Amino acid sequence: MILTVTLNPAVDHTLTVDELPAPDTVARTDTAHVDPGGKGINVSQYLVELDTETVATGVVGDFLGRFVRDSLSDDGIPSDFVEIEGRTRLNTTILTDEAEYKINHNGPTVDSSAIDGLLRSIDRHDPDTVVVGGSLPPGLEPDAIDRIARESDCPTAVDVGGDILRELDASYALCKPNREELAAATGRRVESRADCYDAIEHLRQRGYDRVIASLGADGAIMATPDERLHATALDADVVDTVGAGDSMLAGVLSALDRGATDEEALRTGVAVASCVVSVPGTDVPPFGDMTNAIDRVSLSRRDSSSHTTGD
Ligand SMILES: Nc1ncnc2c1ncn2[C@@H]1O[C@H](COP(=O)(O)OP(=O)(O)OP(=O)(O)O)[C@@H](O)[C@H]1O
Ligand SMILES: O=P(O)(O)OC[C@@]1(O)O[C@H](CO)[C@@H](O)[C@@H]1O
Repeated sequence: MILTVTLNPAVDHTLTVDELPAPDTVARTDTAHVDPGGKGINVSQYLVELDTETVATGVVGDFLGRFVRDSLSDDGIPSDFVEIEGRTRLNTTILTDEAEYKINHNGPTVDSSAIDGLLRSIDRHDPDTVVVGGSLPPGLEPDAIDRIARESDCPTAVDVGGDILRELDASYALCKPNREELAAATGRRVESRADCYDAIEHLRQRGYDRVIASLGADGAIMATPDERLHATALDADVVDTVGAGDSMLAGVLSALDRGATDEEALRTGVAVASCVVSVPGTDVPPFGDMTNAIDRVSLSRRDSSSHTTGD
């Protein structure tokens, strides 16, 4: 079972307008979605749709926290949250014909004692893998994630910002940076694919056993102790990319949980993400039979003796 930890959950509010309002004017819309969110929670939602056993944990509070808890329960997503006094945040995405705007609140202040409650919850569920996803709320530092990794009795994966990746120092089974996070985590320029491979290798040497770098429309790279693979993204009618990375991680973890090879896991992640970019916000589309999409993901293997330029 895959247990997710979201230290800073959110209610995701997604609004669609023709264009952003001019200053001091009001835009009106008929199209608004409200979804429970935060990266770990999203991973759990996608895992359930992929028929993989999961429990979503994290820290929630007040009426927006209740919304997260109740929505997950209504959607059949098992959860076990620690309740705090502060209020779970509201994150806003505005979609126009031209662009996607996202404003994330920093979240409520969380005392480090919340981690004790989370560790008890992890212990109760006895997972095979723990996934920590998303930002840290005020009051928590990266060492809270290191503590979860060290004190959970199973491998830990992280999908956190580059500034946090840079500071973690426990051992991690997997991390999933995007291009900007790779650059922030390593302090390197990450533009070409060769830059990505270099930065990924740097992270692997820092204690991340598998690194999966999601590169938006350029697909994704997976590096393990044995191989380095690049998968191209599938063509998709993109509505927005909110949740794309989370769904890719869910696809990879779900496949690895079934005993798939790294290659199949990467293909699955990319195929799942291509479905998710075609729906608004963090809506969970029906994945159905993914075999066809998984087969269409084209993959190339990088020779371990390759130079660090070109590619
Ligand atoms: N324009 C696109 N077309 C097709 N697939 C895409 C596109 N953008 C993203 N994807 C798919 O989604 C995956 C994850 O995207 P991305 O790298 O943008 O994640 P992310 O930055 O972590 O996203 P988020 O933080 O919003 O969840 C990519 O590896 C790719 O497979
Ligand atoms: O502020 P964070 O924790 O970095 O990211 C939170 C968030 O943007 O990530 C998810 C999409 O990946 C959304 O559900 C949520 O609003």
